[in-house]
Amino acid sequence: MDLPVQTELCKAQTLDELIEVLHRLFAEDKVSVAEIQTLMESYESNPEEWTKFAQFDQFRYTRNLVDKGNEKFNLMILCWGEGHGSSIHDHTDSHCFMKILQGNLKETLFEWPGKKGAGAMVKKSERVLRENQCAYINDSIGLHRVENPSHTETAVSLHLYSPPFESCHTFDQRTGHKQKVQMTFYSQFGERTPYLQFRKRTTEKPKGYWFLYF
Ligand SMILES: N[C@@H](CS(=O)O)C(=O)O
Ligand SMILES: [Fe+2]
Repeated sequence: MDLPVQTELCKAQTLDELIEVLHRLFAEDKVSVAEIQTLMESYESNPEEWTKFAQFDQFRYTRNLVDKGNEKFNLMILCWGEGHGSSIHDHTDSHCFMKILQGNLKETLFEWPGKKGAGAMVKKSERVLRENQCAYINDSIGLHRVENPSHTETAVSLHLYSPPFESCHTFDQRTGHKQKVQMTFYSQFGERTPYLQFRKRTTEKPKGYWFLYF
């Protein structure tokens, strides 16, 4: 008898199918981190399916909202120009899945800084994530910084955060000092976020620049 294997249940052929299965899994009381990771890894990136969400900025990486996951998760596409990267940051007690859709991204893990004035942050590890790989992080694993190490190729990644969050902390690598920052979307559902709405976030919080750029 041919029994379907577990991984067979967790395959997504297209981005739409991936979103559909994610909705189904997140509708349950319990969600398995391993299952979500396997599912996201199973989707073989097809640019035709996600290019409408992939809007780049000349100077920094962009966050483009794809799906609000019935308020259980946010799914977004991040576009990294050559050499673009994030500051060291946390994930506000959420689960974070990061799948590479195009190019490579370098992820550097850091330990949480100790008490105030503890000095330079401790680097735990680094790795390069390649097309179709899916990484996972949460605050108990540590902090991270993500960079497109290439100076000739762009990179695109698909991020799922559960529960969704709108602010996080960035950390100064030399001092360990943290700062709260608001996060915003460059585009939502393929439409550029209206300028005023986008700007408002950046000017309301002069201290915490609106996102995680160097
Ligand atoms: N967590 C970051 C992206 S990354 O550098 O992991 C964000 O949501 O913008
Ligand atoms: Fe992150």
